[in-house]
Amino acid sequence: MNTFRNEPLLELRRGTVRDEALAALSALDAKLPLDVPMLIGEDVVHGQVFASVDPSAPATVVANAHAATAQHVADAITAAERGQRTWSQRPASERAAALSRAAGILRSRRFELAALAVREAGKPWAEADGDVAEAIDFLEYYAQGALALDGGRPLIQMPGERNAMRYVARGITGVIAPWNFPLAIAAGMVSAALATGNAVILKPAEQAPACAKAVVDALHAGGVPLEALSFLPGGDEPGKALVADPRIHTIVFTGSCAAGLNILQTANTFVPGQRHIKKVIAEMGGKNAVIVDSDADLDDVVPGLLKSAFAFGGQKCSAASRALIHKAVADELAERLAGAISTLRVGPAADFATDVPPVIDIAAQQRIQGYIDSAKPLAQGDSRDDGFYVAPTLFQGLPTDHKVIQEEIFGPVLSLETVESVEHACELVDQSAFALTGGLFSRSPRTIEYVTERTPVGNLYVNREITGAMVGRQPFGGGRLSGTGPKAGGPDYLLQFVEARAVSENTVRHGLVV
Ligand SMILES: NC(=O)c1ccc[n+]([C@@H]2O[C@H](COP(=O)([O-])OP(=O)(O)OC[C@H]3O[C@@H](n4cnc5c(N)ncnc54)[C@H](O)[C@@H]3O)[C@@H](O)[C@H]2O)c1
Ligand SMILES: N[C@@H](CCC=O)C(=O)O
Repeated sequence: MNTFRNEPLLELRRGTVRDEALAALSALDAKLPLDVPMLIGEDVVHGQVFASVDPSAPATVVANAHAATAQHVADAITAAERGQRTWSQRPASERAAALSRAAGILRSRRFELAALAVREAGKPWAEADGDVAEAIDFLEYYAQGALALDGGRPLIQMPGERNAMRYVARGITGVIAPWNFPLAIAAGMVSAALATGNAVILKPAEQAPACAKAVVDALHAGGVPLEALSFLPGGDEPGKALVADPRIHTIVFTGSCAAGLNILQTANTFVPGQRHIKKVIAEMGGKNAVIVDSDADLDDVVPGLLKSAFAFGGQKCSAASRALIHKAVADELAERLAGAISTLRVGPAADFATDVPPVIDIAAQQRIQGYIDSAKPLAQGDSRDDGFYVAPTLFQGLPTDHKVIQEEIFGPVLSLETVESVEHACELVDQSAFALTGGLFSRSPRTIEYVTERTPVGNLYVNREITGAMVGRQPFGGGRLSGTGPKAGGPDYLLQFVEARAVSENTVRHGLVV
């Protein structure tokens, strides 16, 4: 029986909860910088060190991580060959129990891990806590899902014949994670592979290795054997080596479209010695639009759009970056949003009052600023110069082919476009190469049905913000160039990590057929 329930979020408005959060932050600060070595099978391995820094105070080094080379990748895959043999033989119930114990460990370290995400990924408290809660959800949800999958699927039975189908692990799995959900997305991809009996090598994002290491530590402490889960911090060099190795069966990637396409190309290139076709599970970027119809309640639209576009500085693949507004309400909504953007509090992630934190690093800051400088804003919020800050920015009326309209910016930038009708808005959405999330504000059931039919996005949200998919409730992920569509946190996700084997037995004795 499925007993999964989403992990409740912390009540961050309560003084006692805030006190506990700040105490966790002080305790963490006293330990900085953290040391984040590689874990290769049974070995703790050191290498050349690189730093992750606090985006709100870049002089603060959060972690010194040890960078994996191509040789470390090869060593980790050799360890995973052993891990694959033992872990895949463990009963599904044992694997699920290990994941569930790891979830319990994350639960018990709730504040400490949220504090780490505040410092290392620049996530404001509510976002950081959501990241911890989602990591717990993924572990519990996939643990239960793997148990359900273990029974196989019913097949048609005929007299004299017994048919069965069961699922087996695909093989060694390379997980390549992004920095923006450094706990949840790493935990989700790793735990899905482990739950289904695959040995895993995790290559976290270079901006947030300490968060990913905390997930790995919890899984080991929960009972996942060391050789079944290795950990290789570093940039794209170890990532590329992982993808290219012929011994890898599955690559699970979440990140940008460019990196995803490169991974797909490498994985599809046959390497001598390879005895299987590699599978790539890719969740990539978006260019997400919210349609606002003439009958929309603008009192809902304004906070819904602000949250969708500017929470966590727009650094979610699900974030809104286009608003397609019916001409009847375009001027009023533009005026209200232009006023509202100046009320957003831009500040350090650790400040409970912050709406818009800094972006992750100087490269992101410069890239986003490049987009902002390419056109004249309608309105901008505040900025600061003591971190990687970018002023939240609104554009209006840019030509459809402008790069601000077409490309994923992954920052606090929202473009307003006036449309003739909802049909016109749907055409614009359909012209995009991305199809991740989308939104609609409308009070008309017929319009809601029409947009549901016509928009190609993987996750459509109606009369609400378009971020914050919950495990088990909004299976997440898109199509087109947004990804291969496995739907993380959904009932089909684990099928990506297994192969089906069918056995058909003749139950009538030979020679005695009557
Ligand atoms: N669809 C989703 O569920 C989802 C979720 C989170 C983030 N994202 C996307 O991720 C991007 C932001 O994250 P990011 O900046 O960490 O992305 P990124 O593509 O720069 O990096 C992601 C990971 O891939 C590694 N990598 C980069 N190039 C590689 C290559 N050629 N081969 C192997 N590994 C490689 C990086 O080191 C990192 O670990 C945005 O585009 C965002 O939309 C998508
Ligand atoms: N699953 C997250 C987005 C993950 C990408 O950054 C959401 O639904 O907001």
